[in-house]
Amino acid sequence: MGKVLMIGAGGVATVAAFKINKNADVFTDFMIASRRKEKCDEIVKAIGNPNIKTAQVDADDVEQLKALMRDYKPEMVINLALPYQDLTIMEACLACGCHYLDTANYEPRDEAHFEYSWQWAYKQRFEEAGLTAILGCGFDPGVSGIFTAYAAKHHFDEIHELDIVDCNAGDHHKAFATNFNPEINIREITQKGLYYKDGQWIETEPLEIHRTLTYPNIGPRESYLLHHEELESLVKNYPTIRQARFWMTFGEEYLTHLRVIQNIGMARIAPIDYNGQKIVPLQFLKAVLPNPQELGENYEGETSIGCRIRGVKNGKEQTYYVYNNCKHQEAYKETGMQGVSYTTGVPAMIGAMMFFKGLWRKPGVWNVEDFDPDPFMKELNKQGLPWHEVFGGDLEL
Ligand SMILES: NC(=O)c1ccc[n+]([C@@H]2O[C@H](COP(=O)([O-])OP(=O)(O)OC[C@H]3O[C@@H](n4cnc5c(N)ncnc54)[C@H](O)[C@@H]3O)[C@@H](O)[C@H]2O)c1
Ligand SMILES: N[C@@H](CCCCN[C@@H](CCC(=O)O)C(=O)O)C(=O)O
Repeated sequence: MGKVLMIGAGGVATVAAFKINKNADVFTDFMIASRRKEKCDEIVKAIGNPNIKTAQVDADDVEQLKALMRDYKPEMVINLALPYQDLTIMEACLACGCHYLDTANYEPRDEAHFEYSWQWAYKQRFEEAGLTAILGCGFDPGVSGIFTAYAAKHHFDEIHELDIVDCNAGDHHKAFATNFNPEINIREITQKGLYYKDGQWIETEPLEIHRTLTYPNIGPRESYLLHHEELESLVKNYPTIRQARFWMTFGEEYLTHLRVIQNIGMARIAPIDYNGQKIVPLQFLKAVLPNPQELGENYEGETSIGCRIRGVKNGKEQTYYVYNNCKHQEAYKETGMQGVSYTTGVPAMIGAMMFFKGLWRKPGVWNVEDFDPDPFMKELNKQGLPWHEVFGGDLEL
């Protein structure tokens, strides 16, 4: 039924590969391609299915991507490489008639800045080609948008306030490590904060606003307001929203390391000259930090990500909290990866499954909330990310 090419062979891609392999009734043919073929072969070995094909590709190079797509002829390309490659992969998909899905919006390498405009600009070309592009189908962005769409469809006539809350209460027993690509992660959390209020975007200093929020099965954790890309599409798609914010938990130890990294210039993304060689300090830092793919074995604890929503239903004020908790050890036992990779890779697979089942298929470039959330929500329960709801509770925000 479905021939899929996945690009990238990191932590998120490894989880998606395990899940694609488990859903072989939907994904009949599967190839993994990345910058290093050996990494793809390692995933195939870990899964133990020699029918999965592998290939080498530099996804910064449109011509190489086109050659691979013309040769393998996938129906859909799942982009689990880095946000830098979104546009080259979309270009190649258009040239080769392939549908497209990713989990993070495009970022230029030389500017730590993310917004959807670059990818939304492809809408007309995908429409004219009769191709579907699904943007931001990880957990956040991804499930956070689907939770919001589900709330809007079933529990609210109008959503007024949306708070996306992302807690990782796990302990990997390292002094400092990021849970996904360190370069992308540190660029994200060291940016200025941004939130939406009464039609305006309000900028804050990085991590300036914080609150103690209580997470189910975890307890209170300090949570910091960050800019996160799904806010941009959600306020556009749900115009009744008056306030939209994103919160992420950080421990004291983590923040101390982050402060030192920034103060000594290691978070810089502009190249410096070192002994006649150009190096980017943040890329060098990535090379010495623990590999997020190797954190799983000793990881304890769990993540909790959800949406806290305030609005009205049938003329009455309503609060609603929908969330998933994911245990790092359970993710590790199933896929060899920790919970942050798991919570991203599983939704990427489900998004592709929605496409191949014909449930999320329409020409153009779409965010996940543009599709029916119901079949996706059902699959979350079946594929390892069960969700829970609280009606009428104290949202703390
Ligand atoms: N939406 C979410 O909830 C969410 C959460 C975490 C991560 N993410 C996104 O998931 C993606 C993957 O994250 P990860 O932790 O697996 O990262 P990773 O660094 O472990 O893996 C990235 C993979 O892409 C490959 N790659 C990089 N540049 C390439 C190129 N030019 N050509 C071919 N392959 C290339 C790398 O070799 C690696 O295999 C990132 O885009 C990240 O932003 C999304
Ligand atoms: N889903 C998140 C994943 C990052 C989790 C961030 N929390 C930090 C906190 C670490 C700590 O306080 O020790 C983390 O890296 O897990 C995303 O979209 O970016």
